Amino acid sequence: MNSDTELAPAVQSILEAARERSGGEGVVSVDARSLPDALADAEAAGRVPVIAEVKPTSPTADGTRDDDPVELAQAMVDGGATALSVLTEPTHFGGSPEALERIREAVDVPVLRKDFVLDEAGMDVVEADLLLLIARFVDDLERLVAAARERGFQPLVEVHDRDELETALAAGAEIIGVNNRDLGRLEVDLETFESVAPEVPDDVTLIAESGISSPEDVRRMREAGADALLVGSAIMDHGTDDSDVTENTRRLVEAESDAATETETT
Ligand SMILES: O=P(O)(O)OC[C@@H](O)[C@@H](O)c1c[nH]c2ccccc12
Repeated sequence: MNSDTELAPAVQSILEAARERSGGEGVVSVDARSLPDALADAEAAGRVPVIAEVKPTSPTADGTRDDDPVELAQAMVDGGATALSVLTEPTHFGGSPEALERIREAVDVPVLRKDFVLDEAGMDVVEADLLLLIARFVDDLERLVAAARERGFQPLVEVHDRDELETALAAGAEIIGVNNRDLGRLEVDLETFESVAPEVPDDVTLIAESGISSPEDVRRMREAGADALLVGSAIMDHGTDDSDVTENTRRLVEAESDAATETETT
């Protein structure tokens, strides 16, 4: 692992909590729903592939949403989400493995487990279709990518710059997310994706993560090469408990349809 010193205090505290959490008992074995298949279905149906994130709160959120996570997840699928991302981190994001388990039972789309998995034991907590591995935070990415696949997970490797992209590719990652949020200052810059995307080989499934809040942002990331978009805050809308999650999802999913573009430009 790289040194923690250049990380924001909130991120250091997240990592400390992750190191203290224990792994599961036994080894998880998953029969995963394919993300590439789900993305292809969305494209065929003329929908922007949006991975909507159930994130009750976060160190940068305006508040906390206490709604039932299963209801939120269903509302996202109703709005056309192609897949879901579910935070299972309990101390800073209000997530839980139980919420993910219940959501995965309730929906048909692929579900990503969003957490700070640092070792193999950390994988054996709950079944999910995809598992996040953050390049910056793990020592032996190649081994963890293989370990995730052995369990049936599709590993999604998160990177923030070109060096991390090289590490991810060398580790055999086939699904890569570029996080627009910098973990040092916790600031978002969509140029991050734009600078890394051209270096990503075509056969990799490429996801733009964080800071996507409008149909315009969606189009900008798609033009830069995103196969899918991972969106949390703009859909959860943490400040308001009764914000319409279905509608928030739909306006991003429809960002490339003619009607959506026309309404905005007129
Ligand atoms: O809420 P946003 O800006 O739409 O971002 C979603 C997602 O990318 C973000 O929650 C995230 C990206 N990488 C992570 C790693 C752990 C926890 C959370 C994240």
